[in-house]
Amino acid sequence: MSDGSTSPESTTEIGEDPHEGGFRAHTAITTERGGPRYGEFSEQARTLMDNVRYACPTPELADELIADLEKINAKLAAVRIDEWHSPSGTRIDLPARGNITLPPFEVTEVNDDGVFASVTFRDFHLGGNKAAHGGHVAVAFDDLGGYASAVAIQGVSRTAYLTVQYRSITPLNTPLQAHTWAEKVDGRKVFIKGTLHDGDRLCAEMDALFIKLDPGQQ
Ligand SMILES: CCCCC/C=C\C/C=C\C/C=C\C/C=C\CCCC(=O)SCCNC(=O)CCNC(=O)[C@H](O)C(C)(C)COP(=O)(O)OP(=O)(O)OC[C@H]1O[C@@H](n2cnc3c(N)ncnc32)[C@H](O)[C@@H]1OP(=O)(O)O
Repeated sequence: MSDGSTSPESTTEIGEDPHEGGFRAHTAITTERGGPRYGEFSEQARTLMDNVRYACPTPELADELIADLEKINAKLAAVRIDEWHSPSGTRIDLPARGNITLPPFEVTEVNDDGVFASVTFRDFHLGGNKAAHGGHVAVAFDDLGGYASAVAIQGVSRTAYLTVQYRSITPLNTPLQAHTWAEKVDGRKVFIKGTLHDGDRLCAEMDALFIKLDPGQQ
Protein backbone atom coordinates (compact mmCIF):
# COMPACT_ATOMS: atom_id res chain seq x y z
CA MET A 1 0.00 0.00 0.00
CA SER A 2 1.36 3.40 -0.92
CA ASP A 3 1.70 5.99 1.82
CA GLY A 4 0.75 8.64 -0.75
CA SER A 5 3.93 10.61 -0.10
CA THR A 6 6.83 11.41 -2.38
CA SER A 7 10.48 11.97 -1.63
CA PRO A 8 12.15 15.31 -2.43
CA GLU A 9 14.20 13.41 -5.04
CA SER A 10 11.04 12.73 -7.01
CA THR A 11 10.14 16.41 -7.11
CA THR A 12 10.42 17.80 -10.62
CA GLU A 13 13.31 20.24 -10.89
CA ILE A 14 12.94 23.05 -13.39
CA GLY A 15 16.34 23.82 -14.84
CA GLU A 16 16.21 27.57 -15.26
CA ASP A 17 17.11 30.63 -13.20
CA PRO A 18 20.23 29.16 -11.54
CA HIS A 19 20.81 30.51 -8.07
CA GLU A 20 23.77 31.00 -5.82
CA GLY A 21 23.71 29.85 -2.24
CA GLY A 22 20.94 28.48 -0.07
CA PHE A 23 18.48 31.21 -0.85
CA ARG A 24 17.93 33.07 -4.08
CA ALA A 25 19.11 36.62 -4.46
CA HIS A 26 15.70 37.57 -5.79
CA THR A 27 12.55 36.08 -4.32
CA ALA A 28 9.99 35.37 -6.99
CA ILE A 29 6.84 37.40 -6.56
CA THR A 30 3.83 35.90 -8.29
CA THR A 31 0.07 36.15 -8.26
CA GLU A 32 -0.76 33.50 -10.83
CA ARG A 33 1.09 30.29 -9.95
CA GLY A 34 -1.32 27.52 -9.03
CA GLY A 35 -4.22 29.27 -10.73
CA PRO A 36 -7.00 31.59 -9.60
CA ARG A 37 -8.33 29.13 -6.98
CA TYR A 38 -4.98 28.38 -5.28
CA GLY A 39 -6.08 30.51 -2.30
CA GLU A 40 -9.24 28.45 -1.87
CA PHE A 41 -7.17 25.27 -2.21
CA SER A 42 -4.82 26.47 0.57
CA GLU A 43 -7.77 27.40 2.75
CA GLN A 44 -9.26 23.90 2.34
CA ALA A 45 -5.90 22.46 3.40
CA ARG A 46 -5.90 24.65 6.52
CA THR A 47 -9.48 23.65 7.31
CA LEU A 48 -8.43 20.01 6.94
CA MET A 49 -5.70 20.62 9.52
CA ASP A 50 -8.17 22.38 11.84
CA ASN A 51 -10.59 19.47 11.62
CA VAL A 52 -7.90 16.82 12.00
CA ARG A 53 -6.67 18.58 15.16
CA TYR A 54 -10.05 18.15 16.86
CA ALA A 55 -11.52 15.07 15.13
CA CYS A 56 -12.01 11.76 16.91
CA PRO A 57 -13.00 9.41 14.04
CA THR A 58 -14.51 5.99 14.55
CA PRO A 59 -12.25 3.17 13.27
CA GLU A 60 -14.61 2.80 10.28
CA LEU A 61 -14.42 6.49 9.45
CA ALA A 62 -10.61 6.41 9.85
CA ASP A 63 -10.52 3.64 7.19
CA GLU A 64 -12.59 5.80 4.85
CA LEU A 65 -10.56 8.93 5.50
CA ILE A 66 -7.25 7.14 4.93
CA ALA A 67 -8.51 5.92 1.53
CA ASP A 68 -9.71 9.45 0.62
CA LEU A 69 -6.43 11.05 1.72
CA GLU A 70 -4.38 8.48 -0.19
CA LYS A 71 -6.21 9.54 -3.36
CA ILE A 72 -5.65 13.23 -2.67
CA ASN A 73 -1.97 12.70 -1.83
CA ALA A 74 -1.43 10.72 -5.04
CA LYS A 75 -2.93 13.60 -7.06
CA LEU A 76 -0.71 16.14 -5.31
CA ALA A 77 2.42 13.99 -5.56
CA ALA A 78 1.96 13.95 -9.34
CA VAL A 79 2.23 17.75 -9.56
CA ARG A 80 5.08 18.41 -7.13
CA ILE A 81 7.75 20.76 -8.46
CA ASP A 82 10.85 22.37 -6.95
CA GLU A 83 10.60 24.90 -4.16
CA TRP A 84 11.60 27.85 -6.35
CA HIS A 85 8.66 27.38 -8.70
CA SER A 86 5.92 26.22 -6.36
CA PRO A 87 3.13 28.72 -5.67
CA SER A 88 3.53 28.22 -1.91
CA GLY A 89 5.67 31.03 -0.54
CA THR A 90 5.56 33.24 -3.62
CA ARG A 91 1.88 34.13 -3.98
CA ILE A 92 2.02 37.61 -2.45
CA ASP A 93 -1.70 38.09 -3.10
CA LEU A 94 -2.55 35.30 -0.61
CA PRO A 95 -2.31 34.97 3.18
CA ALA A 96 1.27 34.09 4.24
CA ARG A 97 2.24 34.17 0.53
CA GLY A 98 0.20 31.00 0.01
CA ASN A 99 2.42 29.02 2.39
CA ILE A 100 0.13 26.83 4.51
CA THR A 101 2.94 25.91 6.91
CA LEU A 102 2.91 29.50 8.23
CA PRO A 103 0.23 30.96 10.47
CA PRO A 104 -1.86 32.87 7.92
CA PHE A 105 -1.03 36.56 7.92
CA GLU A 106 -1.89 39.49 5.73
CA VAL A 107 0.66 42.26 5.40
CA THR A 108 -1.28 45.48 5.86
CA GLU A 109 1.56 47.98 5.50
CA VAL A 110 5.29 48.16 4.84
CA ASN A 111 6.94 51.50 5.52
CA ASP A 112 9.97 53.09 7.22
CA ASP A 113 8.66 51.81 10.56
CA GLY A 114 8.75 48.20 9.38
CA VAL A 115 6.23 45.54 8.46
CA PHE A 116 2.67 45.53 9.82
CA ALA A 117 0.52 42.42 9.48
CA SER A 118 -2.66 40.82 10.72
CA VAL A 119 -1.99 37.23 11.90
CA THR A 120 -4.69 34.70 12.76
CA PHE A 121 -3.64 31.51 14.51
CA ARG A 122 -5.95 28.64 13.65
CA ASP A 123 -7.34 25.65 15.50
CA PHE A 124 -4.41 23.59 14.25
CA HIS A 125 -1.97 26.01 15.92
CA LEU A 126 -3.36 25.01 19.33
CA GLY A 127 -0.85 24.74 22.13
CA GLY A 128 -3.29 24.19 24.97
CA ASN A 129 -6.35 25.65 26.63
CA LYS A 130 -7.41 27.56 23.48
CA ALA A 131 -4.04 29.34 23.23
CA ALA A 132 -1.57 29.26 20.33
CA HIS A 133 1.47 27.01 20.61
CA GLY A 134 4.56 29.10 21.40
CA GLY A 135 6.48 27.51 18.55
CA HIS A 136 3.90 28.76 16.06
CA VAL A 137 4.21 32.27 17.50
CA ALA A 138 7.96 32.03 16.84
CA VAL A 139 7.30 30.85 13.27
CA ALA A 140 5.18 33.94 12.61
CA PHE A 141 7.91 36.16 14.07
CA ASP A 142 10.62 34.41 12.03
CA ASP A 143 8.85 34.97 8.74
CA LEU A 144 7.67 38.52 9.43
CA GLY A 145 11.09 39.31 10.95
CA GLY A 146 12.74 37.97 7.80
CA TYR A 147 10.43 40.20 5.81
CA ALA A 148 11.44 43.28 7.85
CA SER A 149 15.09 42.33 7.36
CA ALA A 150 14.59 41.94 3.60
CA VAL A 151 13.00 45.38 3.46
CA ALA A 152 15.79 46.97 5.54
CA ILE A 153 18.71 45.55 3.54
CA GLN A 154 16.97 44.94 0.20
CA GLY A 155 18.50 41.48 0.23
CA VAL A 156 18.28 37.97 1.63
CA SER A 157 19.19 37.11 5.21
CA ARG A 158 19.01 34.12 7.49
CA THR A 159 18.02 33.92 11.14
CA ALA A 160 21.03 33.62 13.49
CA TYR A 161 18.97 33.80 16.68
CA LEU A 162 15.40 34.56 17.60
CA THR A 163 14.11 35.07 21.13
CA VAL A 164 10.45 35.31 22.06
CA GLN A 165 9.11 36.71 25.30
CA TYR A 166 5.62 35.33 25.82
CA ARG A 167 3.85 38.09 27.73
CA SER A 168 0.24 36.87 27.72
CA ILE A 169 -1.92 34.22 26.08
CA THR A 170 -2.03 34.34 22.27
CA PRO A 171 -5.62 33.52 21.28
CA LEU A 172 -6.68 31.36 18.32
CA ASN A 173 -9.05 32.46 15.55
CA THR A 174 -8.57 36.13 16.39
CA PRO A 175 -6.96 38.66 14.04
CA LEU A 176 -3.84 39.84 15.90
CA GLN A 177 -1.61 42.80 15.08
CA ALA A 178 2.03 41.96 14.30
CA HIS A 179 4.75 44.56 13.83
CA THR A 180 8.38 43.78 12.94
CA TRP A 181 11.12 46.29 12.27
CA ALA A 182 14.86 46.66 11.89
CA GLU A 183 16.28 48.31 14.99
CA LYS A 184 19.85 48.46 13.69
CA VAL A 185 21.89 47.33 10.69
CA ASP A 186 25.58 46.72 11.39
CA GLY A 187 27.39 45.38 8.32
CA ARG A 188 25.75 42.03 7.57
CA LYS A 189 23.96 41.98 10.93
CA VAL A 190 20.33 43.04 10.97
CA PHE A 191 18.84 43.41 14.45
CA ILE A 192 15.09 42.87 14.29
CA LYS A 193 12.42 43.51 16.90
CA GLY A 194 8.79 42.47 16.84
CA THR A 195 5.56 42.67 18.77
CA LEU A 196 2.28 40.76 18.63
CA HIS A 197 -0.83 42.39 20.06
CA ASP A 198 -4.44 41.37 20.62
CA GLY A 199 -5.89 44.88 20.58
CA ASP A 200 -4.12 46.76 23.38
CA ARG A 201 -2.82 43.58 25.00
CA LEU A 202 0.76 42.56 24.28
CA CYS A 203 0.90 38.79 23.60
CA ALA A 204 4.57 38.38 22.68
CA GLU A 205 7.75 40.23 21.77
CA MET A 206 10.63 39.17 19.54
CA ASP A 207 14.31 40.01 19.52
CA ALA A 208 16.24 38.52 16.60
CA LEU A 209 19.42 38.73 14.59
CA PHE A 210 19.38 38.10 10.86
CA ILE A 211 22.61 37.84 8.87
CA LYS A 212 22.71 39.05 5.29
CA LEU A 213 23.93 36.22 3.10
CA ASP A 214 27.09 36.78 1.12
CA PRO A 215 26.91 36.13 -2.64
CA GLY A 216 27.06 32.36 -3.18
CA GLN A 217 26.57 31.58 0.50
CA GLN A 218 24.67 28.35 1.19
C1 LIG B 1 13.21 43.28 -1.91
C2 LIG B 1 12.48 44.01 -0.88
C3 LIG B 1 11.46 43.25 -0.08
C4 LIG B 1 10.36 42.68 -0.87
C5 LIG B 1 9.61 41.67 -0.05
C6 LIG B 1 8.77 40.87 -0.86
C7 LIG B 1 8.44 39.64 -0.52
C8 LIG B 1 9.02 39.03 0.68
C9 LIG B 1 10.10 38.11 0.30
C10 LIG B 1 10.98 37.60 1.15
C11 LIG B 1 11.15 37.90 2.57
C12 LIG B 1 10.07 37.39 3.39
C13 LIG B 1 10.19 36.59 4.39
C14 LIG B 1 11.44 35.95 4.80
C15 LIG B 1 11.23 34.53 4.81
C16 LIG B 1 11.71 33.72 5.70
C17 LIG B 1 12.50 34.13 6.91
C18 LIG B 1 12.91 32.90 7.67
C19 LIG B 1 14.42 32.80 7.68
C20 LIG B 1 14.84 31.52 8.28
O1 LIG B 1 14.13 30.84 8.93
S1 LIG B 1 16.45 31.04 8.01
C21 LIG B 1 16.54 29.40 8.69
C22 LIG B 1 17.05 29.36 10.11
N1 LIG B 1 18.42 29.81 10.20
C23 LIG B 1 19.45 29.07 9.82
O2 LIG B 1 19.36 27.95 9.38
C24 LIG B 1 20.81 29.73 9.99
C25 LIG B 1 21.93 28.72 10.29
N2 LIG B 1 23.16 29.47 10.52
C26 LIG B 1 23.88 29.93 9.48
O3 LIG B 1 23.63 29.63 8.32
C27 LIG B 1 25.02 30.84 9.84
O4 LIG B 1 25.40 30.68 11.16
C28 LIG B 1 24.68 32.33 9.54
C29 LIG B 1 24.40 32.52 8.05
C30 LIG B 1 23.49 32.80 10.38
C31 LIG B 1 25.89 33.18 9.92
O5 LIG B 1 27.07 32.56 9.41
P1 LIG B 1 28.13 33.35 8.52
O6 LIG B 1 29.31 32.45 8.34
O7 LIG B 1 27.51 33.88 7.30
O8 LIG B 1 28.52 34.60 9.37
P2 LIG B 1 29.42 34.69 10.68
O9 LIG B 1 29.33 33.47 11.53
O10 LIG B 1 30.77 35.17 10.27
O11 LIG B 1 28.69 35.87 11.49
C32 LIG B 1 28.58 37.18 10.96
C33 LIG B 1 28.44 38.10 12.14
O12 LIG B 1 27.26 37.76 12.88
C34 LIG B 1 27.57 37.35 14.21
N3 LIG B 1 26.72 36.22 14.57
C35 LIG B 1 26.42 35.13 13.80
N4 LIG B 1 25.59 34.31 14.45
C36 LIG B 1 25.34 34.89 15.63
C37 LIG B 1 24.54 34.51 16.73
N5 LIG B 1 23.84 33.38 16.74
N6 LIG B 1 24.51 35.33 17.81
C38 LIG B 1 25.21 36.49 17.81
N7 LIG B 1 25.97 36.90 16.79
C39 LIG B 1 26.05 36.10 15.73
C40 LIG B 1 29.03 36.96 14.16
O13 LIG B 1 29.62 37.09 15.43
C41 LIG B 1 29.58 37.95 13.17
O14 LIG B 1 29.70 39.20 13.80
P3 LIG B 1 30.96 40.18 13.55
O15 LIG B 1 30.98 40.44 12.08
O16 LIG B 1 30.66 41.39 14.37
O17 LIG B 1 32.15 39.42 14.01
